[in-house]
Amino acid sequence: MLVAINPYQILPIYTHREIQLYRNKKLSELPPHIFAISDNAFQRLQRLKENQCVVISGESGAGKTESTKLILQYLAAISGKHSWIEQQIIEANPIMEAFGNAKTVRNDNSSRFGKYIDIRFTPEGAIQGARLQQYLLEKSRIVFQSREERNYHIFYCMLAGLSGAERERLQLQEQSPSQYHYLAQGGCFTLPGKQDAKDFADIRAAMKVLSFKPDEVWCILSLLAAILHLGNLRFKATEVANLEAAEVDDAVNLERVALLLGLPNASLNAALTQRTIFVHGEHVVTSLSKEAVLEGRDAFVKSLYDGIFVRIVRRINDTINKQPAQPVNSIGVLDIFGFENFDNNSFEQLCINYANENLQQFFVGHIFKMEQAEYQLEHINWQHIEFQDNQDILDLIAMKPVNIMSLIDEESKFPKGTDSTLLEKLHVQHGNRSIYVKGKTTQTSLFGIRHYAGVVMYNPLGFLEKNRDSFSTDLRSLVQRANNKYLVDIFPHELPMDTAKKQPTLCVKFRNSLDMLMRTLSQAHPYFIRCIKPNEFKQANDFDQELCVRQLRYSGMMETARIRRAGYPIRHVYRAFVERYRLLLPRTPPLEQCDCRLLSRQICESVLPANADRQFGRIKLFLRDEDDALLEAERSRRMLKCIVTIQRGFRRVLFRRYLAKYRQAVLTVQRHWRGRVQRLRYRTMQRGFHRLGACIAAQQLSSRFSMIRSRMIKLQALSRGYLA
Ligand SMILES: Nc1ncnc2c1ncn2[C@@H]1O[C@H](COP(=O)(O)OP(=O)(O)OP(=O)(O)O)[C@@H](O)[C@H]1O
Repeated sequence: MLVAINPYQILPIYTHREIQLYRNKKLSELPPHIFAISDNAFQRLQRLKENQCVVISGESGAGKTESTKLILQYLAAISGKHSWIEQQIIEANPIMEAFGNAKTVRNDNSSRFGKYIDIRFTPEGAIQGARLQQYLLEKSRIVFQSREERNYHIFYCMLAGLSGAERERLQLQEQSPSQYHYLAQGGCFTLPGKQDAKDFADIRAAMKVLSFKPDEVWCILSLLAAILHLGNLRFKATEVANLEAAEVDDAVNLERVALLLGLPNASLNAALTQRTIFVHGEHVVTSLSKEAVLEGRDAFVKSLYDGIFVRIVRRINDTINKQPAQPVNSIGVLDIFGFENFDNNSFEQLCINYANENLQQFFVGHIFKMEQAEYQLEHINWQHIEFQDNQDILDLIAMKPVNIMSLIDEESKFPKGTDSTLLEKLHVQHGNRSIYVKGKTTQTSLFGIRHYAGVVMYNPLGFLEKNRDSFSTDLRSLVQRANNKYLVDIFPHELPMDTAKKQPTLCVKFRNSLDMLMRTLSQAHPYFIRCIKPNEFKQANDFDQELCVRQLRYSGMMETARIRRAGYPIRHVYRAFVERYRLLLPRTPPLEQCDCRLLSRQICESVLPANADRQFGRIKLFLRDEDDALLEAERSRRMLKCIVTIQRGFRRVLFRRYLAKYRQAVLTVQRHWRGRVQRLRYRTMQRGFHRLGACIAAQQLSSRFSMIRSRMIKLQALSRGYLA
């Protein structure tokens, strides 16, 4: 587990030097660092061939997204192939951030969705592919922003970065975001240090890298432009047969929207202002009030943008999620919204906090429950550590029968269900439970939950509508016939009008995706990164102690520190331990004949200090981090010694072989020389010894040969000496 405090400044600690420094190190060898966690996960993946996951949590602005990027940067660097797929995975990030991040009061680049990115590695350790999963994009932001907040970055980037001709085609004559209702409500248009036009060029380049086709990109831009024009569309309240009604009071924008969505003007007009209901087997058309029309338009826009986002993620996955030829292991990184408690908490906060309860349970389960259960099972000496188990909160929200989510679901489907009937039912069902809080006299319309991180009061207003997660069936069936192919793809299932209610609710969809995530996490070896926000003002060198302690407390860090100090993070099955460390003893019998428990004890006694804290369980040995580091260091030292000895012996053998060959060569040369001398002598004798000159010449030659011969003999002797 790593506690990472956001420095709110660029520190020179993420360079190539640090990547090299933390490569192949043990966790406790160097000061804590996000690269140490990343490297350890990678080492485990390679050594044990098991999946790893890193769960990053913390409040908005605490540094989760930056931490995720640093992990990806490290993994890409050490996998070291600089392959195209690596580039594609990295380039997915600017696209996701453009469509899913926005400026909030807490964070100028706040991720308004959760994400899990699973990076797969080949057995050799190269990145093979990746898969992205997104959770619960904040939809309300598309139609409304609070003061000092912005809509999703992509809108501002698009307006700043499109060419004049492109803006003309999209009918975005106004370049300033202040001219678009959906972008203007927060009163914030530019951000210090952010260059929207440049970012737009980067987003387009990234889309190219991820194989988005030009017409696909154009369809997306057309839909974004249509959203902006829809936001500007004006309606007028009227009356039809003494009933409230509304009509479009803005032919220009209606035409723009119709053109960009590829729909006939008149049909769009009707679908926006009327509703067809199914009564006694007949379709009846009714007019909508202006208020209902605006609500219907916003609901459509929210679903449309969410659909674009989902489709972009799917498109990215089509490119980066290459099916491996053989089973491979992965490292997953979860960057998910932290716990939320605002002045007004709605359905989104309930979902987000439920996700955090799940992660807390995963954490508690891993750190406390499983660990202490194992100590018990192994019969080691252990003083039980108390911890806060949040299982009953999970039960209340979504696990046990008649839980809060199932009540919301039931009420959403019930035709007469309203937010206040929901509140009544919640009170009746759970009112007497200690973790459920009824609003006090000033908050009678609220209900609360005692979460692991504190009490949160929820306002049920709008819960049912948000949970239904749908928009007008008239609009839905109309867009099915649109000319914009991308739009048709976003809403693929043409549901008959009377079955629209059967669409899964948001509760169901969110729970399903969360269940899947928890299953994936539970099959991997986890690491936890707790991001801490140092102050509320995004300031460097400003450490608000109270704020930090609060974050540490509710994330269970105090209990974690206690269990980490008292517990045994390293455990080995005896046989595996002996296999790894037997070389630390001078002589050991073959593994099959060993009493592995006894031998493990002997190894520990010979290497670790006498007072080292270790425990011998039934089948496992339990060690502290520092003792494990000692064992590893000693093992590395012995291995190095062995390698040097082997190398020396090997060199000697090589030298012998070399000398033997050399000797052979000398003998061959000698043999040839001797033959030649004999032949020369013989020929000289043949030509007549009586010729004195010839005789002298022969003698000179002979003495030269003798000299060469004696040198050869000396060489031979030398080589014999070496051999000896
Ligand atoms: N390690 C870091 N080094 C330098 N600055 C950082 C670091 N981590 C975070 N920051 C700064 O803090 C800002 C917020 O961080 P980040 O977006 O990662 O928060 P978050 O926890 O993902 O928030 P949210 O939940 O709102 O998405 C960043 O834009 C950056 O300016």
